[in-house]
Amino acid sequence: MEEIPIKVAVRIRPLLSKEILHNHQVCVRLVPNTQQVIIGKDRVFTFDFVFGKNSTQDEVYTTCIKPLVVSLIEGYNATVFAYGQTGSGKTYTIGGGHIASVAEDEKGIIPRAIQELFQSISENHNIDFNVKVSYIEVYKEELRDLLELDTSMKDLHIREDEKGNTGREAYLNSMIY
Ligand SMILES: Nc1ncnc2c1ncn2[C@@H]1O[C@H](COP(=O)(O)OP(=O)(O)OP(=O)(O)O)[C@@H](O)[C@H]1O
Repeated sequence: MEEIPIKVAVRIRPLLSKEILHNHQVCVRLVPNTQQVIIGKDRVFTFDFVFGKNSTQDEVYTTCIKPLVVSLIEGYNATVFAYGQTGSGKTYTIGGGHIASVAEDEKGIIPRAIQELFQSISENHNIDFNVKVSYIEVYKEELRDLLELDTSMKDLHIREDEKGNTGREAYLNSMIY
């Protein structure tokens, strides 16, 4: 069977203190030794990876993301996309908090991937690497450049170039990243 290039991981986060205080109940659980979760009494869903409420940032990174960083260094493209309702743990998992205020083992995907990428670059003296970063918030159909906050939202567009690469185009400087 042909391998599908998209993998879906689901992570269950623990109840927060305020949720415990309000007597919220856990409604989703893992099926031991499978990649399945049960929602409610009997609705079973299967994913490529499942992580329970006690899963660590390291476990998530090592299982799902590290292989992508290795492929990236070999020249492949990779995208990691966090999806879920508000408060479900996207920012926590992806590691979007202020890096200085997060303990080493609490660091999420972004700081771990960047660390690994630059480690690899420093070990590969005979390869030329070119690293570019863009950091864009998409909220209610509007884009905001988080690295250039005074850029007008109206000046930002997502475009595809002739090679099919998607990037942020700023009319201000007409560069495609
Ligand atoms: N795996 C986890 N272990 C412990 N706490 C977690 C975990 N995932 C999320 N949390 C906590 O749950 C709360 C909500 O998480 P987070 O802010 O990451 O959600 P979000 O999906 O980014 O929400 P929003 O879409 O509203 O920005 C935070 O207080 C976060 O620290």
